[in-house]
Amino acid sequence: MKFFIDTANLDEIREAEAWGILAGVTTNPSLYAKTGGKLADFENHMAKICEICKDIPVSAESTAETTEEMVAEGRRLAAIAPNIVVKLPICEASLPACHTLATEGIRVNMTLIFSAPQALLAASAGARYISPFVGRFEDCGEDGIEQLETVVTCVKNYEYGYWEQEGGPEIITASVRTPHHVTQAALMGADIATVPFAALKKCVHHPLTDKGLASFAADWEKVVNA
Ligand SMILES: O=C[C@H](O)COP(=O)(O)O
Repeated sequence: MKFFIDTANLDEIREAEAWGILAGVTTNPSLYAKTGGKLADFENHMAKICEICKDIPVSAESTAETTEEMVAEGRRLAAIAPNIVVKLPICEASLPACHTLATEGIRVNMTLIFSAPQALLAASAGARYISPFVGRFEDCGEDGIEQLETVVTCVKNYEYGYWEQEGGPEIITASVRTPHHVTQAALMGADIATVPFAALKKCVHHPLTDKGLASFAADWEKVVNA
């Protein structure tokens, strides 16, 4: 499974990139708002992310509401850098926008996916990536992992004729909150997990690893002082 980072914070992206594990970046309007960024700086900020992550996909989300505006914004975003992926929320307006952008060779990440039919529609419209949300489903008392597994199974049953030559459409496990979400996504063969930096750090650590490190260091101190 590939790790993406779910953030627009440049320091977090730089640090995760330095770990050598990063296969992509996803952002959304809320994550950009968290950086304190202004509307006029949005495209420049996305360009900075693409500068840090030159060879991996960087999702920049459209906030347009009509198909025409989504296509226009999608083209503008895609022109920022070759690795930009246009993120569109699943809705009636975004399906034709996704289809148009896909036929122009522009990659779309269809987001806010909460059901298998939504995912199948996104794939049929030419989405390169499909992002089912796990955590937000669980916030409503639903089984986010079961929903993710249904999406993975349904989407992988078919070919869609757009991105198969580069392994698409790929499923991005989104709204990830815990290392357990990552394990569950990998167990079912989800292609990608996009993980916020705090949760990514939790994936590195384990209490027994930390305990083991402390005891090795203490024992090595004895060797040094012997
Ligand atoms: O945009 C996609 C994010 O993965 C959503 O994550 P969140 O539910 O933690 O805001």
